[in-house]
Amino acid sequence: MSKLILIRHGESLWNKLNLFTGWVDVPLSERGIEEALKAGELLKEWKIDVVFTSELVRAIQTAMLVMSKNTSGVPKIEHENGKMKDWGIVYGEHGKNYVPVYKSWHLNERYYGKLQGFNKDEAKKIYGEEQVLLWRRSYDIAPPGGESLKDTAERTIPYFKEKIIPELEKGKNVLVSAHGNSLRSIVMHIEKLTKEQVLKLNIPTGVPLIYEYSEGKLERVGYLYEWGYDKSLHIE
Ligand SMILES: O=C(O)[C@H](O)COP(=O)(O)O
Repeated sequence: MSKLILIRHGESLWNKLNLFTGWVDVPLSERGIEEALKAGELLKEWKIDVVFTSELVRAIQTAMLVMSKNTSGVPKIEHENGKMKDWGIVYGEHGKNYVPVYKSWHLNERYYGKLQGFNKDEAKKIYGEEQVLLWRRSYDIAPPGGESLKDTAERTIPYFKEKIIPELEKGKNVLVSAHGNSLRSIVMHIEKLTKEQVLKLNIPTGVPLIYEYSEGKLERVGYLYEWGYDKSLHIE
């Protein structure tokens, strides 16, 4: 039985400032680094065969900090094109002894459009709590000039089906390091959540969410904490 480990990046410098971030490429805060290292500690002994991250540095940092604690092998970013691909080839025996890391914009955070850079509380004052909640948590209402969760799913789900599921089918344990809303779209798909349920789905930063894959099905094990599993998604 293979395992799917989903992780939302640790707190970023803009999460800390309470700013809409989306595709703005800001790194982890010190607390975010600690969260990622803590997750790595919990997953230390787990065999991780392949890693997928978004193209944004906060998710890449999180994946790398988790892997820095892991005993499965050295993570190596597999660049797709040109010299980054050709000149990154390893010729010695260590050419086989690594954990491949694939980066893709398909896993990037929801594009927050005109809200990027705005303070979330300021936005509530200007547009009202209800409107801001709809932009942030609804399924098909897009923030101004940005992506709804439905739009986000149109790029995350094909990638999930075409790149991530085949690795699970091969019996590999997969780590996916991504974002609040790109992961909400993936969890919505896996769990077949309704629009009403996804409105309440919030994924905490830096906490591994574990699924087991067998015979084409993904079963939730739960969020992994030091004390054990929280089996609930807390959407009721
Ligand atoms: O892009 C952002 O601002 C955050 O990563 C997620 O935003 P949210 O809390 O509105 O889902």
